[in-house]
Amino acid sequence: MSNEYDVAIVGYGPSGLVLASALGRAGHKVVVFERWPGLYGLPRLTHIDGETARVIASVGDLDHALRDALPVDHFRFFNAAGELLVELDWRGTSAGHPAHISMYQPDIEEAVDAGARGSGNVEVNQGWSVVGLRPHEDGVELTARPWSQSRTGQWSHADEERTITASYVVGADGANSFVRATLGIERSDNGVDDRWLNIDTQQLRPLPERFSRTTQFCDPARGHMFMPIGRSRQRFEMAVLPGEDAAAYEDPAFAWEWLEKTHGLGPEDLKILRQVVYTFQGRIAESWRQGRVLLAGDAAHTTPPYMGQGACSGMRDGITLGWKLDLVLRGLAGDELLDTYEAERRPHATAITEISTALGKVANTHDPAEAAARDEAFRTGNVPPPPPFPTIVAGVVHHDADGAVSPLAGTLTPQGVVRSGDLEGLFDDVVGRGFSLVATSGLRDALGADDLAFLDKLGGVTASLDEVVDVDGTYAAYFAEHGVEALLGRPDYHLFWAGSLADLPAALGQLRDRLAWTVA
Ligand SMILES: O=C(O)CCc1cccc(O)c1
Repeated sequence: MSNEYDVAIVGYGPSGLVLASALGRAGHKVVVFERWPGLYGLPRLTHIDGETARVIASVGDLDHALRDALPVDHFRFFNAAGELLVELDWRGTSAGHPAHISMYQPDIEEAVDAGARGSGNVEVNQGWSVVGLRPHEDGVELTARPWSQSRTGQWSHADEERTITASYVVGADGANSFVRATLGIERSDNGVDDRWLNIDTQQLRPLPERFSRTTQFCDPARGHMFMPIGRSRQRFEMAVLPGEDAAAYEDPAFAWEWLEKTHGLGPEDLKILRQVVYTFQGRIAESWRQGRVLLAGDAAHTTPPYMGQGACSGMRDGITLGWKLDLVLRGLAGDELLDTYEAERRPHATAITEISTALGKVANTHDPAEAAARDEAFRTGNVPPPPPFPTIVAGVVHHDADGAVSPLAGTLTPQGVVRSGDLEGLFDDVVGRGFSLVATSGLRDALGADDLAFLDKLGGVTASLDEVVDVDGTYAAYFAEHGVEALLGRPDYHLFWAGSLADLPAALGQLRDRLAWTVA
């Protein structure tokens, strides 16, 4: 069967957008079906990390994406008496960008959408809902119908129908994924079921400085929080307690009364953009791939929001699937490479969900006695420190002879400012993107003809620090800190390997094996 498209993506939120742009820019023919008639246009997600900014820069115009963004320093959790319980330190930089960024989601979606459409290879069908999915041995058939709103506000399918075929389908169609349901894939559920009212607002005049700090108030009577949404918008949230009717919380009169009473803010300060009750859940799909169909974003994992990783995890799925599908579609890697997607991404997303769930327990303790015990535990330091942020622990990461993931493999690759010829800027902009091999010096002498041919086919970039100037010393510092001479990064900015130049040929050999490389 010859398929009309290389990849069909169902859903055009953060993960579908990144995947569409990555594949379109790599020259693959992509079709997108998205139920809603346009980009979402409102800020569901408000935070990204430096790694995600680096991902966005690879698939769209980062300046547009972050045109109203703001670095954030801390996320602080206070108890009802105003004592600090938890402080997440969000200072510093990561991957060449501020480590934590408060952003306006529509700016990011516009930037990545323009990147996808600008590739000339992505057909975006908005206002089309997928109603049928039939996997075959060589491809997948998808049927979609226009999805529109009547004058009375009812959404429904038109009778018109369109059926297409694609070599692969990715269901990035949200928590209630049609694709996941059609495949019969169940989700684990860690039992979180907390409802919070989100009030997203536009600032009409500058707000007091405290509102620019992401702050959670863990009052058992009713938790609440505020956080900036970039520079000119502001989110307020409050817990909807078990048994309460959510509808009352979605009434604008309620929001104004609460904003006035709690924060002294009124319609002269703010305009309400969105007021909706959300249910936070920790649910992970039990399988992320069934043959030629894969799941990404909320279709694969939903997490409580307390690490601000909703957009980051979804975009991580998109960029990871992007390079893996690219190699498989180009015939350079075997189809089994796609199995490593779940092997890598599922433990990572699960770890984020577990940490977020633990933070959520601090914010969602409604019983006063439990809250008092919680406060005492924090006061006396009787609380384990939060686990470190996850890395990739399986799949396409270098393993030692004993079968364990090698030191540094699966962590983030650094990004510094470099100069090559007249060009100076972040590594990705100056040297390029894709697999990246960076070495102290003498890189060319360390590589044989086979290695060079492999890197060339892989579409990787190389930088030897005797040729490319390490302007801000990022790479020299990294090599010195870790006692290595070279690093090999993946297109999703996770490290495959770091070590000595002498070990580089063997590391490249292992990369070929782990990619299921098909070229002799
Ligand atoms: O951007 C996100 O993923 C959600 C923002 C967020 C962060 C922390 C708590 C919260 O209720 C929302």
